[in-house]
Amino acid sequence: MEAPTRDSLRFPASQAQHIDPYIPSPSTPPPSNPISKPHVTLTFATSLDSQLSLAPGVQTALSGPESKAMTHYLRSWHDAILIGAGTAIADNPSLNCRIGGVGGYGGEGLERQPRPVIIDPKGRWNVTAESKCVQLAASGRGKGPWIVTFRGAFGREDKRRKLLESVGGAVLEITIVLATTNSPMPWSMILSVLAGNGIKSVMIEGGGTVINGLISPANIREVDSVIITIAPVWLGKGGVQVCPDEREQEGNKIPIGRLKDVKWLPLGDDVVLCGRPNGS
Ligand SMILES: NC(=O)C1=CN([C@@H]2O[C@H](COP(=O)(O)OP(=O)(O)OC[C@H]3O[C@@H](n4cnc5c(N)ncnc54)[C@H](O)[C@@H]3O)[C@@H](O)[C@H]2O)C=CC1
Ligand SMILES: Nc1nc(O)c(N)c(N[C@@H]2O[C@H](COP(=O)(O)O)[C@@H](O)[C@H]2O)n1
Repeated sequence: MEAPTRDSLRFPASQAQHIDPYIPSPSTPPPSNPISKPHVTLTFATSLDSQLSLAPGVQTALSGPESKAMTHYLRSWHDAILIGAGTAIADNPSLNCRIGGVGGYGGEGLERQPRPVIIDPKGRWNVTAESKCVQLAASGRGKGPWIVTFRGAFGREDKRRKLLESVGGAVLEITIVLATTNSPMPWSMILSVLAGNGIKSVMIEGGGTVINGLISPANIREVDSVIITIAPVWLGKGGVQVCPDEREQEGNKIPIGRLKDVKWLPLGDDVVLCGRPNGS
């Protein structure tokens, strides 16, 4: 095995043991049978005022080095890593795993590299050969991205489709009749498309629209575990906020839900909150 490259990260076993119960890891081998839904880990970094970034379309580094290494440890144990088109456009993310020993970073081939998945129903993400995740796939340091979209958003001859296929990626099309062209894709359907393509676990990173959609009363049951990095910073109004729609019962406002099996893990200046939505 080659030595890890200079940009590879480390996440010590003494810290990993606290995270392992919440993710598909060596202690919980993936199911061997076909499944209808992957294990879903919802994971993101937030400020003290519950924001993901300073403003829409802006990337904001919130995680410190220790919690960033934790995120890459999560990436090493999930089959896929999912974001919305807004994040793909704002961040030009790498979406690979840069933990030492994992494929492309001292490991063999693409072993334990997650599949990047971008939800882009209208084909907004202008993915090119310069996009970081495409470059990483082309150089064997990440898997080719999949775009999940509505049938027809990417034409047969769309050069983005050919580009993705040239680096091992794909356009996965969903055919569904929705109330309006702006209606969200049902999360159950997105997850079943991933399961149908062999994905047994997915970590969902964001951004705001994706997270708020998933933690809404209609979808929270799809989430198996939650791992949130809280950074000791206030960003101020106007950022991308994590705050789902409110929930009412018999005319009274009630909480959306509460986490169970909660663990708080200090990592550097940050604290990482692990839990499972009640009911999952
Ligand atoms: N701090 C953190 O951990 C993270 C921060 N971010 C930040 O979040 C911001 C981006 O957030 P947003 O603008 O809210 O974008 P987003 O990444 O949530 O993408 C929104 C878009 O994704 C698609 N989408 C999402 N859910 C869908 C569904 N159910 N059906 C159909 N399409 C769906 C739609 O095209 C929608 O416009 C950026 O500033 C980024 O830097 C993003 C990820 C993690
Ligand atoms: N864990 C975490 N901490 C932050 O401070 C962040 N801004 C994010 N953002 C997410 O990570 C993606 C960037 O990943 P690469 O380093 O480019 O692989 C970004 O697109 C968000 O999904 N995450």
